[in-house]
Amino acid sequence: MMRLIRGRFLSHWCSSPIQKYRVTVLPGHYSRHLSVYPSLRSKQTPDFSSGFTRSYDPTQESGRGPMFRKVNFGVPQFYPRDLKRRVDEYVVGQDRAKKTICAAIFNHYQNLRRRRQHEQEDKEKHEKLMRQRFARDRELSQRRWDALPLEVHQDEVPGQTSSARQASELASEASFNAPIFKPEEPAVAEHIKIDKSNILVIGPTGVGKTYILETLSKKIQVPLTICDCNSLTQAGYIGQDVESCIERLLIEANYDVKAAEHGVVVLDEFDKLARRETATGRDVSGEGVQQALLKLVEGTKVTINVKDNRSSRASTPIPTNYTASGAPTTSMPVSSPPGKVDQYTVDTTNILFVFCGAFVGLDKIILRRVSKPAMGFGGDVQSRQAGTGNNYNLPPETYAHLAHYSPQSAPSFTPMDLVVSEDLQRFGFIPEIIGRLHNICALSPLSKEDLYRILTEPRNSLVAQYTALFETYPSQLFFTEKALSAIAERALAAETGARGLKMEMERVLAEPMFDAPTPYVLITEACVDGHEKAPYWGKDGRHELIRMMEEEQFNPPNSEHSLEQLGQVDEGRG
Ligand SMILES: Nc1ncnc2c1ncn2[C@@H]1O[C@H](COP(=O)(O)OP(=O)(O)OP(=O)(O)O)[C@@H](O)[C@H]1O
Repeated sequence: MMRLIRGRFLSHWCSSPIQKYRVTVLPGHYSRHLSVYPSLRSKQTPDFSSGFTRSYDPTQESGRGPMFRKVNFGVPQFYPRDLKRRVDEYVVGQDRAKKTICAAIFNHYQNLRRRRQHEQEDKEKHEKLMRQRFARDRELSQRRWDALPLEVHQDEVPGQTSSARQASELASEASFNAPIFKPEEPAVAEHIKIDKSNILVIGPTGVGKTYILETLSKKIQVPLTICDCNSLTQAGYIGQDVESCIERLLIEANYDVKAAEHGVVVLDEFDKLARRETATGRDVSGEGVQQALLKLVEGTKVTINVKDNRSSRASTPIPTNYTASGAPTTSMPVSSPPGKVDQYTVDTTNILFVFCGAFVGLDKIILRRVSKPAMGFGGDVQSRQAGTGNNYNLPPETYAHLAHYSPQSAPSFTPMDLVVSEDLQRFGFIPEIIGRLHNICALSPLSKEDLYRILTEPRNSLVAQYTALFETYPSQLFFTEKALSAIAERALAAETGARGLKMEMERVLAEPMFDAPTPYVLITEACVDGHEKAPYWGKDGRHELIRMMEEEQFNPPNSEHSLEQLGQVDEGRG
């Protein structure tokens, strides 16, 4: 009696998964099943692809480890402006690049959403067709049975071959008379296929090319991997093959092949693949890699072998997927005993490729092209005093035909914005790979104001980072506004973008870090310039600190370290 109650309770509680996935839950065995699929307890998991919650699907459980499980890959419910707003919290400036990248990533995932919808529709149509066929078969057998004379019904005892033969004769006659079955709709409809749009991101070093993508990857919850092109070589040579970036994407997707097939691969330092003259005449880490990338970017099937040493893997049932037409998919790992190799096949057709690079020297190639005398402003090209890695100014009207141009945004445009495929060919790229870069966006060098903002504004700003670090000593770290301005100025002169800020901070804070713990530390302009040592005080040095801050007119608006706050912090601690 007790077992019966448990069994009834379970079939009601887990009705959805049982019906959908034919999970047989026998009375008395439910606890074992629930430990295999613990999420059955919660019944539903969020599904970003539809915007609704969906039933837990055990067949999607293709990951390799509980610590590295991501089932929620899907389309974000964000429009490009929402994505940009998120990126704005971390990345300062670069508005045009942010807009282009956010819109491109959004479009990529709208396509993914569309494809998933179509797959779902195809699946439903296929199921409908199967149901109709099943109903037809059942009806036919019923008709055959009804067509038999009454004595055959009564004689229907196993072993009576005469009546069985008679029945089959009658059945074939009945099936001959049956109406011909026609499916209402074709099993799989034709859909318009929207091709992906790969992106090329150009900009001087340390201006946020990779940082924008890293920040986006956290928001979109899709597998995104950043690979360094420096280590890539042509197949057969020492170094990594281009397929290694797909392997990394697969790892990022927790070995979920379907998720990886819609992921994003960022190829950083792409400019290092430019053609070079070599003594042997073979450029295996430049043009050779470009050639190898062609198929990968266009769409090919990459086979990845993964050695599996886990013993539990052998006992875990591997789910089988089928396409709408009923054929098994090739993208499932081949089952193997522990210690053997799992094989994954990833189709790269729908993987979005983002190429990033500083392209040092490309601006000169562009300038040489645009400043021909026929263009009328050859003489106007000036050397730029302030700016990192990109030292030329062109008249604002040169950029007037570009997207996102406005007279207010004109100063942020650089010759890199004028890049065309001809320039990239001159730089050392083959036309075939350039043809696969559909979207080119340039980042501008960071100005002194941008660098100052990077120090203080983003969520993870350097000032916030070092203040938090000093609090662990424990020490309270303060900067005057002029000191921050001096740090930004020195970083600008270093021409290494925002990376220069970190270098400056380390230099300025080296001594206070060594002398820790000191209750109050103040960084002044003279400290940054190297004229004075950073002053620090003991617990009773608060008034001296405030006096010195006032001397340097420290009180940046909205600063976390304003005088009022200093008072609050001290009151709180006291
Ligand atoms: N616009 C920015 N806003 C905030 N922080 C930035 C910005 N640009 C760069 N940074 C900081 O500088 C670091 C380096 O930036 P990033 O990795 O994006 O450089 P990059 O443009 O890809 O340069 P490289 O071509 O040398 O790789 C980031 O981790 C970030 O902390």
